Amino acid sequence: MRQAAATLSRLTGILNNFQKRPFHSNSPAGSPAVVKMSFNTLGAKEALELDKDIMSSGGFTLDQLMELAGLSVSQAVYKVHPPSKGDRILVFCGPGNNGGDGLVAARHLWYYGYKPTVYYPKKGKNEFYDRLSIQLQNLNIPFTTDYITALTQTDHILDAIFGFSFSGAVRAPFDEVIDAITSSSLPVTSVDVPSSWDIATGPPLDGPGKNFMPETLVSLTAPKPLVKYFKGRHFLGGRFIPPNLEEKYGLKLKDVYEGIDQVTELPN
Ligand SMILES: NC(=O)C1=CN([C@@H]2O[C@H](COP(=O)(O)OP(=O)(O)OC[C@H]3O[C@@H](n4cnc5c(N)ncnc54)[C@H](OP(=O)(O)O)[C@@H]3O)[C@@H](O)[C@H]2O)[C@H](O)CC1
Ligand SMILES: [K+]
Repeated sequence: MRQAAATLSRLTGILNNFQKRPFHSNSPAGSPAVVKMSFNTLGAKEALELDKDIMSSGGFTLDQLMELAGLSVSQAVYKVHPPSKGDRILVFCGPGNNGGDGLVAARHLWYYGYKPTVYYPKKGKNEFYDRLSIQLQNLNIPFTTDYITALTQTDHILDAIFGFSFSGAVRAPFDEVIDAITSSSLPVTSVDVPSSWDIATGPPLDGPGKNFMPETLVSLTAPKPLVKYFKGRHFLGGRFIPPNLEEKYGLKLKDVYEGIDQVTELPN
């Protein structure tokens, strides 16, 4: 009883903390518009600025933030798909920091008892991507180039291909990768944004990503505007924003997380 009251009070807190802005979902013409709650979101520019602030005035390094982001993602995966429900996870990593979050998550998932396989076709330029890759190799986590076969040998997928710096139409090789992930119908957890979705306008109207709807999304730091098009389970992670930056970006996240959790599930 006490736990139910605490949960209710926490959810009320979340709703009060975030801006309440009703909007109409993209329901077909003629059908009743679904009014959903939306949260205070960060556009691509603001998210990038916040990242810079955390690293300058906040005193963090990028690999520290990436470690915490990847840890959050691994916890969300565990909550939705514990290894007892299938321990094989195929981790798709892109060339930017979103891909780095995926590499970190793969390491944590291995320690939780999963069997990750990594597809990482275009390595990021920063030297810490090399270090993250070595950490995975030391755990004998396989890197594959044959994602088509790997998709037939996995229970679920972690999408760490693109984050908030994605723009335009998906370029090779990721166009075919997104199509293959979508066609597989496997459950997908997306890191920060569903890869191929525009940060503001969501899924593309045509081409790769048109029918891509991950089962789970882990928004990092704050949801991005595209969440209004997302229909699955939605988590928030990235528990590292100091109060002065929470205030600057209107985030008020202090009471959102519970106990030692690095993620919290948001009402959708
Ligand atoms: N604040 C936090 O919580 C933290 C978030 N993190 C994660 O970082 C990403 C943002 O990382 P960033 O490196 O800025 O960008 P992306 O990972 O989104 O990748 C950008 C690269 O993707 C390529 N790209 C962009 N558009 C396309 C396209 N249309 N087709 C193909 N490829 C594309 C491009 O690479 P090129 O080599 O092709 O130029 C971009 O460089 C954020 O979302 C979080 O997941 C951090 O971990 C820190 C903490
Ligand atoms: K992603």
